[in-house]
Amino acid sequence: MFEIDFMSKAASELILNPDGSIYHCNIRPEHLADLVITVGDPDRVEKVSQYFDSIEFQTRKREIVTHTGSLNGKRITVISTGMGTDNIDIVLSELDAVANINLETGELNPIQKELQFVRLGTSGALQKEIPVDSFVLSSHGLGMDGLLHFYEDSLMVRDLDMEEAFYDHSEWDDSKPVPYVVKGSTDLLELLSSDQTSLGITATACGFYGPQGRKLRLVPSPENINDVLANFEFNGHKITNFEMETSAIYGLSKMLGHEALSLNCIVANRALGEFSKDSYKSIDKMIQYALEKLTN
Ligand SMILES: O=P(O)(O)O[C@H]1O[C@H](CO)[C@@H](O)[C@H]1O
Ligand SMILES: O=c1cc[nH]c(=O)[nH]1
Repeated sequence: MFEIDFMSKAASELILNPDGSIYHCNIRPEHLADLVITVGDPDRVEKVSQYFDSIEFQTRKREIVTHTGSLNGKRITVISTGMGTDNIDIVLSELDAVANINLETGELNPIQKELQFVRLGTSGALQKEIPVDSFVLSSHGLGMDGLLHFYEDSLMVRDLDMEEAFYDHSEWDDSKPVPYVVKGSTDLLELLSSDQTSLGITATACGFYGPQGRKLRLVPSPENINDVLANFEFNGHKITNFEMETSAIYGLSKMLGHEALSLNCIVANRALGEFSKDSYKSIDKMIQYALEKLTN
């Protein structure tokens, strides 16, 4: 892994609340489990923690809701990130700081913790064959959001060969952020895969409408982005679905030495123009599926 240069931090850099908790997430080290489930929707946090045997800690600030508890003897933190990779930058950076920096001195802890991040999200499928209400695991995140380019180590975690192939295939417009690709955790992938999941590259967009090819009043550019993504293939990998967080979770986790994997419930099929008739029921099935795999 890479050397991360953590010096003592200025009060404007590592920001703490009066109770010693970290600025946005509102948590102290004793509140964070090594297994972290991230969800976009703050209301989804209790949909996950309702299945815990016990809940030891709860907090909320803005859209970031956190519950920590245990299930089948396994300690888990579930946290909402809100929508988009800008929020992922905040949540992942702060959780890593809580795990690996002494918040009182600002110095790196002598032993670095490796966290496991599992995103339980919702997503739109690009191919007709991926039905609504099914579950897709993300082998890779393809970021069209630009976040990773603001970190010096990003080149070391990116799949540059796949990026180049996608850049050429898409005839990428250079006025947009350069797409980046990061692979997810193979260990978590093995743990969460079954005949109930399919696998694909997940495209992470910087918006829900234009960046995902949706047209209400404004025309997206390029107008055919969904076809461009759906038709890409590299070493047997296809881009299967759209959402708004995975690429940044994968990139930041890998640079910081953590494991990460996304499991998404398909609520929309963009090729067929369909939306799930009961997405909450399918999301609940995904939550129960993931908790069973992660704690048994
Ligand atoms: O359901 P969540 O986890 O929020 O995920 C998806 O849903 C939101 C858009 O509706 C975006 O955050 C997207 O990534
Ligand atoms: O189409 C979809 C569905 C859920 N979330 C997204 O970002 N896109």
